[in-house]
Amino acid sequence: MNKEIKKIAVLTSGGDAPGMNAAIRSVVRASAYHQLECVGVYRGFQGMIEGEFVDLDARSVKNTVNRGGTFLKSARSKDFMHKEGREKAYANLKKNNVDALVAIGGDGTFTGATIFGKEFNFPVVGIPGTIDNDINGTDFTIGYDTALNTVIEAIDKIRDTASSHDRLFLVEVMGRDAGDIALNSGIGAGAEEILIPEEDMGTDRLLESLKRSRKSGKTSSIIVVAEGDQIGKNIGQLADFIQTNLTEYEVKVTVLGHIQRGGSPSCYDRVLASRLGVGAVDALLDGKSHIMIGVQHKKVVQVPFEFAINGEKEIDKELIRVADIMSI
Ligand SMILES: Nc1ncnc2c1ncn2[C@@H]1O[C@H](COP(=O)(O)OP(=O)(O)O)[C@@H](O)[C@H]1O
Ligand SMILES: O=P(O)(O)OC[C@H]1O[C@](O)(COP(=O)(O)O)[C@@H](O)[C@@H]1O
Ligand SMILES: [Mg+2]
Repeated sequence: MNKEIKKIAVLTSGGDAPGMNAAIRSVVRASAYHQLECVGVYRGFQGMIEGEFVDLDARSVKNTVNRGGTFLKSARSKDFMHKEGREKAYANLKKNNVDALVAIGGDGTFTGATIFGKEFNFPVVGIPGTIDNDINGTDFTIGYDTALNTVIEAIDKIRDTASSHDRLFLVEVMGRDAGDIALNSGIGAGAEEILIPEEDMGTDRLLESLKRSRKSGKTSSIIVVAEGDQIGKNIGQLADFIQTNLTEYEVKVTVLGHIQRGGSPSCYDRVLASRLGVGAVDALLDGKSHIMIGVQHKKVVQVPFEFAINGEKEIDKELIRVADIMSI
């Protein structure tokens, strides 16, 4: 056990995700379990720079496991991208006698945490919290499962009206550079086509496929489009393009947007967050740093930040095949 660690700071950074509160709660309670002090930092790295800290004990995180968002708030901090900002942040950690940091966020957060940890030789452990599921070395990120359930609930409703009016709906889902939300929600909601950033289907193939669907007797269709898809058109342009080329369809667009980031976390996300928080405190006490705590094949694992950020997370080809077969 690392006796030098007596006080741990925890923060949430980047896009918020359902289950972040459960992860904070877990870090706080695991710290209390090991008789360590715990302090929360408001608004991610920006709050570290501005010295916005709050003492957190085991009871202070009651009624948080079920709440969406993050009570510590989140931010995207430009100041942390510069050395002067990070120096201020380090000075505030020292002033508050903090010995180690747990950063809950996505790839950007881990990039900042790596730079900071190395610059000041400061122990940092990450917990993957993002709806995008775009972190290498963990099968799931906190918030992803909840977001998927939110998306399929929404698409089920769109399907009702799509089929009543025989319409073609383009539904845009989140995932800046990652198709996990689109691919999995598309299969779960029975989409005809799924457009993801990892694969460029091309507009000609899309039109051909939609024509085939029509011929096979489909009267309404749902196309799930990841916001970062590579087809080279935004969702409005894509809708116009399909409408112009396939006049037999009546095309509508729904952008699901930030509803995907809200809501009470699913049981899966709450359990995942609880496990990863305990794993983060265990790792720090074990003298580990510059690692992310993730889950692989149901087991909690430790993954170097470099791998989590830079490793190529490939889209699951088997899922693409299943999606193709389901939309015959
Ligand atoms: N290269 C970097 N150097 C320092 N800080 C960074 C760097 N990249 C990201 N960060 C910090 O991490 C924050 C969160 O990253 P962002 O990409 O917005 O979200 P996420 O962590 O969810 O991917 C950024 O606002 C910034 O403060
Ligand atoms: O809330 P914002 O700033 O509009 O960001 C939207 C982005 O955040 C996400 O929801 C989550 O991304 P991060 O976890 O990398 O922040 C993306 O899917 C989406 O592109
Ligand atoms: Mg990110």
